[in-house]
Amino acid sequence: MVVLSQPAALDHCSLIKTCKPTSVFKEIPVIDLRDPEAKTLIVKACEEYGFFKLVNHGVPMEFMTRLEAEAFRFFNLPQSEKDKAGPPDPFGYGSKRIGSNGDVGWIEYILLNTNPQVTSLKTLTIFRQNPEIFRSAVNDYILAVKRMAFEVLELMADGLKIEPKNMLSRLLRDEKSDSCFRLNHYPPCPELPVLSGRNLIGFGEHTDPQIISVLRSNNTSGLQICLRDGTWVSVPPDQSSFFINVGDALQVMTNGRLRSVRHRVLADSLKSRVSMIYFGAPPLNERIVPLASLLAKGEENLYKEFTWSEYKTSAYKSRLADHRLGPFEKTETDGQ
Ligand SMILES: C=C1C[C@]23C[C@@]1(O)CC[C@H]2[C@@]12CC[C@H](O)[C@@](C)(C(=O)O1)[C@H]2[C@@H]3C(=O)O
Ligand SMILES: O=C(O)CCC(=O)C(=O)O
Ligand SMILES: [Fe+2]
Repeated sequence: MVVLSQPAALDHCSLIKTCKPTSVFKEIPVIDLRDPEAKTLIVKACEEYGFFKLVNHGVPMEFMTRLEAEAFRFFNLPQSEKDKAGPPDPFGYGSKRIGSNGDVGWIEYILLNTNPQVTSLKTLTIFRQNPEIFRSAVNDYILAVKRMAFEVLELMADGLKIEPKNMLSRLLRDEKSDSCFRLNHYPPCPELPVLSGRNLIGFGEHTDPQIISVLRSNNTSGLQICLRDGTWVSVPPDQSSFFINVGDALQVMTNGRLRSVRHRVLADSLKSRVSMIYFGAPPLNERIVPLASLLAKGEENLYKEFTWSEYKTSAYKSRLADHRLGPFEKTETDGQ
C-alpha cells in the first residue's frame, strides 16, 4: 500500500483507500435467541457468513453499560497510569501494537484471561484505580455473556444434529477453558478528514482463532466483515445486541461447513468506539478435529490433527492478516 504523507501520530498506522464507499451489510442475519427456529437460523448464518447479530439474548443492558462506563473511565486515565498495566504478554494493557509481530492499529485495549484462577499482576494493575467496581463489572458481564454463548453453542449443535448437545459448549464450560476477554478502545481520529478518501485501520483484518467470539460495542460504527465474494461490508452498530463470529477452531471442528469470518475495524473521525469481546476457547490440551458425526460418508477430513495449544502457538507467531489455518490444511500429498 502506498501512503503519501500523514500526520506523525499516524506514522505507524495503515491507511486503506476504498474505491467505492463500503456498503452497509443490509442482509445481516438477525437471530432471536427465543425463536423456536433459532437453531436452524444460527447454522444457516454461520454457513453463509460466519457471523450474525443476536437479539433477545437475556444479558441485562445494565451489565453492558456498567462495563462500558468502567472501560471509558480506564481509557481516560493519563497514559502513564495505563502504561503501568502493560505491555501485554499477551494479557494486560496495550496501545497501538497488536500482538508481537509488528501489527499496529488506531487502538488501545485490555486483554484479560477469563479464568479467575489466573490473576496476573497486570490484571491487578488494570483494576487498581477502582478495584471493586471495575472487577465486579467485568465479572458480571463475562458470566452473563458466557451463559449466553453456551446456549448459542448448544442450539448450534442441535441445528447441526451433533450429539450430545453440549459437545461444543462443554469446551467453553470446562474450568481449564483457555477463553479470554478483550476491551478495545478506538479513539476518535481528528486527522481523518484531511486524509481524504482514505480510511484508518483501527484493527486490521483477521479471523479469530478460537471457537466463537461474542462482541458488543457502543453506538459507534467501524466493524466490517468480509463476505464470501471478498467484498467488505459495514456492520451497523447496535449497542443492545451482540455480534457472534465463528472462529477458526469451529471451522475445523465442522470440517469447513461453518466458516470463520474475516473482519476488521476502521477508525472514526469524531466518535470513540468501545467494544467488549469474549473469545470462547477450548482447554489447551483439546484436540481440534472435525466431529465424526458431521463427516458425510466418504467425506475427507480437510485438516491435519492439532491441539488448541499447538494452534495457539502457531497463531501467536503469525501476523494479524495471515491465513492461520493454512499450515493445518491437508494437501494433495498428505495421507498418501
Ligand atoms: C497479531 C496477533 C494478535 C493476536 C495474536 C496474533 O499473533 C494473531 C491473532 C490475534 C488475535 C485476534 C483475535 C483476538 O483479538 C486475539 C486476542 C487472539 O486470540 O488472536 C488476538 C491476538 C492478540 O491481540 O494478542
Ligand atoms: O473491536 C472490535 O469491534 C473488533 C475487534 C476484534 O475483532 C478483535 O479484538 O479480535
Ligand atoms: Fe476479531
